[in-house]
Amino acid sequence: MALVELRDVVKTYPPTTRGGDPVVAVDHVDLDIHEGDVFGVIGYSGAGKSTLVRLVNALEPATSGRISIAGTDLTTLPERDLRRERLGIGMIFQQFNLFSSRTVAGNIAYPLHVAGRPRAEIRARVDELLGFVGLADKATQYPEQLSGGQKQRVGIARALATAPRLLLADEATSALDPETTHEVLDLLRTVNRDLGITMVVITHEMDVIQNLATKVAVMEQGRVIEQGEVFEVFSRPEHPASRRFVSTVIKGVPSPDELAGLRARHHGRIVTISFHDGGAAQAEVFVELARAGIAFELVYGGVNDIQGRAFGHLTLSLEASDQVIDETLARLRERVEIVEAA
Ligand SMILES: Nc1ncnc2c1ncn2[C@@H]1O[C@H](COP(=O)(O)OP(=O)(O)OP(=O)(O)O)[C@@H](O)[C@H]1O
Repeated sequence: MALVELRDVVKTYPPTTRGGDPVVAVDHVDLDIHEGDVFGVIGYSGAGKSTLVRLVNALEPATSGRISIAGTDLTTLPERDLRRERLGIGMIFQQFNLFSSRTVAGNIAYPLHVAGRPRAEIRARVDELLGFVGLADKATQYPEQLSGGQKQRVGIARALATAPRLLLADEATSALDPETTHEVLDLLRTVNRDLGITMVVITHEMDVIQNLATKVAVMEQGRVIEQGEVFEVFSRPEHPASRRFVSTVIKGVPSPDELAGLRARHHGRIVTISFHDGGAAQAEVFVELARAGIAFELVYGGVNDIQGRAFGHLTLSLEASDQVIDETLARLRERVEIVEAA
């Protein structure tokens, strides 16, 4: 059984203009998030990612469908029981959402006070968490005295205070510079691996998916249009919309503007070849092109590394007769994916 199960979940909001249509923020979504997963949710702004997380956190009720966590259906629980369920879910935010009037220790202690834990237990737990996130020397400081990365560490410690099974992160590194992002991602990886906490990570940043997520779902207009292992979805996106999204974040695929530039500068036929895992196929392609007498020039390309597995795209300008190129591409298409620029 999945830790988090969404079945046919819909969330609509009232129309934003008089006489307008309701806004369908989440549209018939099915998801299974298993214990130990770091489940990335990606998509353009307005795709419904944040709404989805608010539903999982039971901060808002779904319009229809079923959301269950460890077998408990949130959609039928009374508010009193929902409060208990929320203690099992930690949440971190883009803008950290710390209390500026409380010290670092006070922020981390807050959910434990709300849960009514004894003072001695709270003190011991806060000390433990301060050590875990590397801020043991900052206990008495206030958020404004901290850097962005340190603030997010406090946010993570606070989210972990009640020992949740599930941690939800909504654009948790989007306000941080690249170096700090990597430090926070390292910490989140430790949270997942060493504490065994399942995570749902909403992001528009490739870095986060590449370095942290194990599974990924792509959302568009409220729907999950594609989901699976990160490597599979990023190296072979199937849905046209996820291809579009993936091509904006991975290296090596020319944008429509770049393609227009390539076409203007090169006389040959422009093709983009996709390679997965390893260089053998690349060498075969070059040998085959040369053997067919096709003159080729590498005009664009890049290689992506996702958790130790590589995939890449090379764009070539090919010059030979159309017939020779067509026959050669047909042979190569049995082994690699080739897209020709229109
Ligand atoms: N409280 C609300 N009332 C009305 N419409 C809302 C509300 N919250 C979200 N929406 C609408 O639902 C849709 C999905 O929004 P949501 O914030 O979930 O998307 P998102 O993918 O998280 O985008 P972003 O990355 O910009 O946060 C949008 O059309 C948004 O305008």
